[in-house]
Amino acid sequence: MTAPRALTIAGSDSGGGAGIQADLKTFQELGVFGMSALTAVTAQNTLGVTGIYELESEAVTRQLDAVTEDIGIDALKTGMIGTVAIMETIAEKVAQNHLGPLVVDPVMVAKSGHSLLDEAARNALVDTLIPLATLVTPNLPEAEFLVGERLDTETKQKEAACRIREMGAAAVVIKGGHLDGETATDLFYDGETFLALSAPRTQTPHTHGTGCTFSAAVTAELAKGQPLTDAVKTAKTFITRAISHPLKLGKGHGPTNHWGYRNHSDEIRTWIIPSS
Ligand SMILES: Nc1ncnc2c1ncn2[C@@H]1O[C@H](COP(=O)(O)OP(=O)(O)O)[C@@H](O)[C@H]1O
Ligand SMILES: Cc1ncc(COP(=O)(O)OP(=O)(O)O)c(N)n1
Repeated sequence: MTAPRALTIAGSDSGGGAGIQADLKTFQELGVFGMSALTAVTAQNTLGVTGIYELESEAVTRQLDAVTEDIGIDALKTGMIGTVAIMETIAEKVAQNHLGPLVVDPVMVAKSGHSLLDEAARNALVDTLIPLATLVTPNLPEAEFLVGERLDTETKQKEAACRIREMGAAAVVIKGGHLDGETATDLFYDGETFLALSAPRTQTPHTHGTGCTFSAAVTAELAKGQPLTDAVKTAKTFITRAISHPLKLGKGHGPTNHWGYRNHSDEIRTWIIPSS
């Protein structure tokens, strides 16, 4: 028996809701063998981040070599990458070993408001990892940072999706979790089709790790060989069920429920926005 293999390159969240922990739980739930290359250790819970300890880039190189040389990788994702040195190391290894498909989640700030990478690393994303990405998954503030303007209309979001593709990514999803309204709608663009991934918005404080979980679910489906649009739709269903059946852990912004996908069967509405 064999299994699809997925790698997450990300930071550790001691609270278990985001980062490496969220990614590995998601891989497991979607039937994929999960591997990890740690970039940083965070002391974190549902109330916030109390410490960040970056690893040496050499430690990341060794982890990537260990996994690549022996087990192999069917798909991989990046999450929190705090320093330019680590970002450059990852980009070099991905290019050198032709690793992919690659999902880049350009993690910048935790929902608790703590910055998870320095200013130089934010800027380096555009030169290093985004050009290698099969899919980039910024939330709205991250997309605004990448294009350098407010994205307060659908037209501006579509223009931003085009510009992020022009940075070298094959496709982009601008996630709409930070917007208000009855639905949580994400905008997908692959250079041909705009797809609006829409689901009922759950009124809950327990949304810690939603972005990590979504990008990990896309990665898991890509590891199984699913086409990108199918992978993104499954990921939307996965995260919607994980949010809508909360575990209610901790005193602040609790984690999502990774068992939600297999334990519930809620329908998720998706529709296509015609490209203009
Ligand atoms: N309250 C919510 N109800 C339903 N879906 C949500 C909610 N909050 C976020 N999502 C969805 O979770 C995914 C992650 O989005 P987002 O929270 O914007 O990412 P991040 O964690 O990177 O800030 C997206 O598919 C988004 O639409
Ligand atoms: C270690 C670590 N990595 C990433 C994040 C951010 O995760 P995200 O899914 O964007 O969720 P929120 O933090 O925004 O709830 C993190 N917090 N820690």
